[in-house]
Amino acid sequence: MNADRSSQLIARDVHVCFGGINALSDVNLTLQQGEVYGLIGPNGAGKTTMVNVLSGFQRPTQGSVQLDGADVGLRGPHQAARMGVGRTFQAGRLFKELTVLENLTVAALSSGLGSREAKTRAGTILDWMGCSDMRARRCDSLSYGNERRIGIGRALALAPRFALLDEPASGMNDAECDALMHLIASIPREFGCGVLLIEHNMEVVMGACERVHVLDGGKSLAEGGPAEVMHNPDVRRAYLGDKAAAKTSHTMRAA
Ligand SMILES: Nc1ncnc2c1ncn2[C@@H]1O[C@H](COP(=O)(O)OP(=O)(O)OP(=O)(O)O)[C@@H](O)[C@H]1O
Repeated sequence: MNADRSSQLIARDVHVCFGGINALSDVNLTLQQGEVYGLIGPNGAGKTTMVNVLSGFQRPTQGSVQLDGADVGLRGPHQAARMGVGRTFQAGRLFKELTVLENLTVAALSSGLGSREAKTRAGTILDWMGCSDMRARRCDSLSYGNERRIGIGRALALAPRFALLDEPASGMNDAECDALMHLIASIPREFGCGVLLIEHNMEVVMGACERVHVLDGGKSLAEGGPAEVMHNPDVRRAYLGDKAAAKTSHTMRAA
């Protein structure tokens, strides 16, 4: 499938306040269908809150999210999913008692496919991910890394226009991260959707993303190509640090 760039998921002036905490303040971002867009920043910067807003799990205190001009998530995450926004979670949230194939099939069914087509789509995605040998395994038997990979498969089984991936590489070793980076980079080409990637592993971000947005303390700090952002003095000061920027193979969480 060609990487279609016709749709846009746009967050405008998004503000989220939890009690006295400003988790997000006037954040704007535009995600294009067909691109991989990184969202990075220190712990507590507001990244997961932004994904929650984009996917209808969190109503913004102010501001809006629109997909091709239509409001997203006003009626919650199911509406956002129906409109074409799929996501993963930091804590897998798979149906643990179901098999891997069943988890993807359920997602494909919820996108409106019949049971045979849903199972076929689920199998095709698992083949593409190199996870065919896991089809019959119950999800409560998966390693942490495999749980995260299957979470991506489940988000893709919805046939989303935008897939939002929340720290998919966490808990993976270097070889697994490298394989995941290539897999994520190829999602737009294979599935025609846009990808928003939250990730602390800068090697994965640099290798997979066309553009990167940096949050710090709930505010936008920078946006641009990965190399440009990496060399931005404000970003280095707030998040990367000189030492960490020089050693991109280390996760930023560790730095
Ligand atoms: N449901 C909530 N209630 C109160 N405060 C919250 C809630 N969710 C997030 N926060 C606060 O909002 C801020 C942003 O949190 P968020 O989880 O979005 O950051 P993050 O960049 O995703 O961090 P991490 O990299 O650690 O996952 C933090 O100060 C956090 O404590």
